[in-house]
Amino acid sequence: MRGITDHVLQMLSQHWLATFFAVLLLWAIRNRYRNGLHRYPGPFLASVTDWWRLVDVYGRRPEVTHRALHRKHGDVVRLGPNTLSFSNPQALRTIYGLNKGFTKSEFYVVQQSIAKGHRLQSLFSTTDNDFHARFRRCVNSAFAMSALVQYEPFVDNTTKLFLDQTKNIYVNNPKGCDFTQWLQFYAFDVIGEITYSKRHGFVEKNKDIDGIVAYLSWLFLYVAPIGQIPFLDRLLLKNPIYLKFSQWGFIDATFPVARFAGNRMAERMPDLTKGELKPVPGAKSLDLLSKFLAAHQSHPEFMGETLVQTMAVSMAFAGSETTAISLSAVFYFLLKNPSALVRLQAEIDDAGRAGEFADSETGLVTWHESQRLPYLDACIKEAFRLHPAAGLPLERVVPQGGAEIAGHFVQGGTIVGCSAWLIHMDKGVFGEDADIYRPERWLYDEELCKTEVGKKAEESRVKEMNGTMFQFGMGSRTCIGKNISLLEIYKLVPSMLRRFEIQFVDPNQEWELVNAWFVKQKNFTTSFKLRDIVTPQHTGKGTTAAP
Ligand code: HEM
Repeated sequence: MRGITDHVLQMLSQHWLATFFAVLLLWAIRNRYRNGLHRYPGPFLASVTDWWRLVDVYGRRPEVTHRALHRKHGDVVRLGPNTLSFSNPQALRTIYGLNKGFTKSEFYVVQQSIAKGHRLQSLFSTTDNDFHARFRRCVNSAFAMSALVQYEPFVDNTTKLFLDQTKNIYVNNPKGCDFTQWLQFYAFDVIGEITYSKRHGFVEKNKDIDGIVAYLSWLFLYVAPIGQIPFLDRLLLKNPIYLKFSQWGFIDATFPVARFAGNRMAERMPDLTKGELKPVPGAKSLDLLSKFLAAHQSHPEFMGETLVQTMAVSMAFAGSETTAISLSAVFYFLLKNPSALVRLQAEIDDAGRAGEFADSETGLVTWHESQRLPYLDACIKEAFRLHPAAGLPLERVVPQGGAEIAGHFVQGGTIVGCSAWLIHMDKGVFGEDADIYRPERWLYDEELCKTEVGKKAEESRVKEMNGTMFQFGMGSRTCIGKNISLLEIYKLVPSMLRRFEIQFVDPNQEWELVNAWFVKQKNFTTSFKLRDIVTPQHTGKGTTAAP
C-alpha cells in the first residue's frame, strides 16, 4: 500500500504542472455542471468561476452587464457557478415571499461592520432567519408609519438648516454644488438626528466629518466585488489576525460610524463602561436610540448592548447613501426633463397659492402636505423606478429541497436573486416605454377613467406597478427604514423647489454612475437661485387658489 502511495506521490511531483491543470479542469467541470445549472445561459466563464462576476462588479457597472445579458438570454441568466439572476417579476413572490425559507447569501456577511475587533451581526447582514425575525420583532415598532410623526420634528430641524445652508453656501456660487455629496451630508445629518437627537455636523460644516462619507464610499467599493467571493473577506478586512490585533488594542479596526454610535451611546448612558445599559435619569427622547434602549429593557435576554449599538450603526450604514442617491435621482431626472419640472413646480406653486402649506417663510413642507401633491408622488416613484439605489441582485439561497421560481425548478443551495435595475424595466408591467422617464405613467389617464371599465383597468395597472417596485426589496427583509426615507424625500424635494430655482451648471453634462452595491452618481453639479416663496392669495373670503 505504502509503495503505491509513494509511487503516486512521485508521479505527481514529476508531473506537477499537468497535475495542476488536471485538477483545475476537474474543478471547472464540476462548477459548470453544479446543481444542474448548465441548462441556463450566460457567459461561459461565469459558469466556471465566480471571478467572472468579481471582475464585472469591480468594473463598477454590473447593472449594465446584467441588462445586456438578460436582453440577450431572456428571463434567467447564470452569473456564477452557483448563481442565477431572474428578471421576471413573477420570481419576486417566491424568492422574497414570506416564510418561503430563502436566506440571505454570504454576500451580506461581508457587510458586517467591526467594532473593537468583533463583527457586528446586524439586522441587514444576518443570514440567520430566526435571529432576524426575533431582532426585527424587537425594533419593528420604531419604524412603523405611526412613529413618523415623532421623527418629523427631527427631519424639520435638519431640513431648515439645509435650506439655509444651501442659500448661504451655494446661491449664486459660480463653482456650483456637488449636489449628490451635499444631499448625502443632508441624509447623514437627518439620520444622526433621528437616531441620536444629534446631527453629525455635515451640513453645518459642509464637510465630511471624521471622513465618514469617504469611509463608507470606500467600504461599498470593497464590499461589492469582494461580496462576489465572500471567502476573500476573511483574507482581507475580516482577517482573523487583523481582528485579533484589534481586540488586543494594537490597531483600531473600528468603523468610524461605529465609533460615532459608541460615543453617542456613552453620552446617553454614563454607566455603559461598567457594562450597564441604563439611560441618563430623567432623559426624555423620542429618537431611535431611545426606542432601541426601550427594546433592550423589554427584551434584555436578546437585545444586549451589542445589538443596540449594531442597530444604531445600521441606521447610518443603510440609510444615508441610499437616501442621498434616491434624492439625487429625483432632482436629476427633473432637471433633465424640463416639462416635468415645470409641471411639478406649477403643482407646488398652486398649492402655495391655495394656502395648503402652513409655512410660507422657510419653504418647509410637512409630510401631510406632501401627500396632497400627486405629481410629486409620480416624479419620486419614477426616479425610484429608473434609478433604484441597490445595483446588484438581492441574493438569496434556495432552501433545501429546491424551489419552483417563475416556472424553473432550482435546486437547494443555489444562489438566486433579482435586481431592481431589471425588474423596473419590465415592459409588461411598466409599459412599452419603460426605459424612459415619464412620471405620468403613475397617474390615472383621465380619458380612460371616464368609463367604469377604463377606471378599473387604470387602477389595476397602477396597482401592479406599485406592487412590482423593488427599490426597498420585498418580504421579511424589506427595508425597515423605508418610511423614514420617504419622510425625508417627500419633504425635502418640494421644500427645495419652493425655495430655489435649481439648474445644471453645465446642461450638457451627463452624470457618471458608480455601482458599488449602491449606484452612486458623480458629476452632478448644480447651481441655485433664490425664488420668492409663493404665498397664499387672499380673496377676502379666506384663501383660494389663483386661476
Ligand atoms: C431611499 C432610501 C433607501 C433605500 C433605497 C433602501 C433600500 C433597501 C433595500 C433594497 C433593502 C433590502 C436589502 C435586501 O433585501 O437585500 C433594505 C434593507 C434595510 N434598510 Fe433600507 N433603504 C433606504 C433607506 C433606509 C433607511 C433610511 C434606513 C434606516 C433608518 C434603512 C435601513 C435598512 C435596514 C436596517 C435594512 C435591513 C432590514 C432587514 O433585513 O430586516 N434603509 N433597504
